Amino acid sequence: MSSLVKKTPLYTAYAGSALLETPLLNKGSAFTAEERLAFNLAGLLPPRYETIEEQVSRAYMQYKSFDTAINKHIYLRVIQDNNETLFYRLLQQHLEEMIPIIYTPTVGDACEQFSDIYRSARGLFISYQDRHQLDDVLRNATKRKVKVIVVTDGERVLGLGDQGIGGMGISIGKLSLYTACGGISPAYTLPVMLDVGTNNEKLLNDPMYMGLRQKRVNQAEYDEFVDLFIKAVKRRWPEAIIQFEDFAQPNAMPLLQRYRDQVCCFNDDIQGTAAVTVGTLLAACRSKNTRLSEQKVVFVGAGSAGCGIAEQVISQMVAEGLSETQARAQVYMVDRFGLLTDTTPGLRDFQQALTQSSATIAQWSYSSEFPSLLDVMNCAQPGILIGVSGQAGLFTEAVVRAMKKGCTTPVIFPLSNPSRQVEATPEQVINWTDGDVIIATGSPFAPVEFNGKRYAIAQCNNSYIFPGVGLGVIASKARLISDEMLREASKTLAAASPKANNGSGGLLPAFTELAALSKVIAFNVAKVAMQQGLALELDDAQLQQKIDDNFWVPQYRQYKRVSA
Ligand SMILES: O=C([O-])CC(=O)C(=O)O
Ligand SMILES: [Mg+2]
Repeated sequence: MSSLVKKTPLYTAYAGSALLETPLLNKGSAFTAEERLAFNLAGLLPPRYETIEEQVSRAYMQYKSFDTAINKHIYLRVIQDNNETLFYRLLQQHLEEMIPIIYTPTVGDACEQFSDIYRSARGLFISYQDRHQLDDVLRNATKRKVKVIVVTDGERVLGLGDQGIGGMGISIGKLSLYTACGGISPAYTLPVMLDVGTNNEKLLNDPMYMGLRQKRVNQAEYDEFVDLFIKAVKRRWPEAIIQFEDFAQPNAMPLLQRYRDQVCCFNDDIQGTAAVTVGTLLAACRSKNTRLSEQKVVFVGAGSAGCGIAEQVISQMVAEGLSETQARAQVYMVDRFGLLTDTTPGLRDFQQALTQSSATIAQWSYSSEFPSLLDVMNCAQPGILIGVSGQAGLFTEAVVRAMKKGCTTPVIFPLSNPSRQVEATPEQVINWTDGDVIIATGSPFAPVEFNGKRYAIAQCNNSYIFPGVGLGVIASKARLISDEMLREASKTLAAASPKANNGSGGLLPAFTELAALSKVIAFNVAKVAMQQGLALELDDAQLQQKIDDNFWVPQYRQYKRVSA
C-alpha cells in the first residue's frame, strides 16, 4: 500500500480508563505490555494481548450473530464509538457487506429510529438555543483539528422527509465513508446536526424523541442561525470542508449559493449527486457507443437534486458541441403535476430555465393540463430516464414499456434512496425491458437473473464522488470547490467504468475499488483546483505524496506518554 503508515509514536497524556474511553486512541486488548505499564492500564483489560486481526475476527463473529440490518448497524456504531481503528479495520475487510449497513439503505432506518437506538454521543448537536455560544460549542468538539464537517438540519433525510435530530445518522454515515473510502482520518471528521426543531408530528409526539420539541424556527431565524454557524466554523477551522447534507429544497440551493464563494463547501445532494450521475451517464453512453449530447433525458423529480443534475447534463451536452438552447430542448423535467413547461405556474427560480416550450408540446397529444410522464415517454421518446423523486413506484410498467418502444437499450436510473423509495426495482425494469436496459440505482440492489443472464446493478451514489473530492481538497488545500472540480470527478469516474472500458462487467467500479478510485479523483480534482488558482501549487509528484500522506489506514500506532 502506497499510503503512509505512520511508524512514529504518538504522544498522549491520556491514561487509564480515560484512554480506553477515547475511541480515537483506544486499542482495547491490543495495548502492549509496555503500554499497559506506561499508561496505567494494568488490571483494566483481560490479560491476553491481541492483534487487530484477532480483534476483527471476534467483532465479525459478533456482527454475524445479529439477524437484522438495524441491529448490525447498532453493533457497528457501538464499535465505532469504542474503538475507531478497529471499526475501520473491520469495515475495510468486509466493505461490500457492511456499506449497506452503515450507509444507505440501513442508515435510513437508523435516522428514523435515531432516538430509540441512541447509545452514546458522537459529533455536535447544535440546537437553535445554543446560537449565542457557538464558539464554546465548537470548542467542546472531541476533535481538535477538523478538516471535514458534514452538516444537516435533518429536514429532508434521503427520501424520508423531516427526521429532525435523526439527521445526525446521515452525517455520521457519510463521514464513515469519507474515512473508509477517502482515507480521511477519523481524527479530522466532525458530524454536525443543526437542531432547529422538526415539523414531523410523529417525532414531536414521541416521548423518546431527543431533539428540540418544537416546530422548525421561521426562515429569518433559520438563516441567521446557519450564518452564525458558518462564521463560527470559519473562525475555529478556517480550512475545513463543509458538506451540506439533506437540507430541504427551499434551503438547499440558497445556502449553497450564499456560501460557495466564501467557504470551502458543497451540497452533496445537488452537486455530489449531479457529479456521480453525469459520470455514470457518460459511462452508460460510452458503453452504448453514443454521446450524452445525442440523447433526450427525462427527470422525474424537479427539486434541487433533479435540477442540479439536469444543469450538469446540459453543461456536458454543451461541452460536447450543442448550443445551450439545443441542450435545454433535450432535457425534460417532470414533477407531480407533469412536465414543466413555460406555462407551469409557481416555478422556483432554479426550475425556470428547465422548462419545455409550449410550442414544442403543442404538437404532442395528451389529455391532462400538462403532459404526464407516460405522455413524455410516448411523445419525446427519450433514451435516458432518471428518478430523483423520493417516491416509490413512479416508473410504472406502462412508462418503462413505452420508453423501450421509443429507443434502443434505454438507460434507466431510479436513484431515490433508501431502497424502499426507489421509482422501480431493478428486477421490474429488467423484466419490462426484456433485459435490454442499462440500469443504475442510488441504493444497493442485489444482481438480477433474467433469461439466464446475470445483471449487476451499479450503485450511482454520491459516495463515488465526495470521498475523493474531499481528499483532493485536503491534499491541495483548495480554498473553494468549483463546478469544474466536480466535473473532473465525474470524468474520472466515467473513465473507470469496467463496462465502458471492456464491454463487460459493472457500469461502475465495485465499492471495494473506491479507495483506489478516490485517490485518482483526488489527484485530478486537485489539479483542476490548482489550474484555477484555488489551491497550493504542487508538481505531480508532490501532489501524489500529499494524497498518500493524507490517506489514513486503520492500524494501531505505538503510544508514548507525555505528562498532562
Ligand atoms: O445518502 C445517500 O445515499 C445519497 C444521498 O445523498 C441522498 O439520497 O440524500
Ligand atoms: Mg443526501
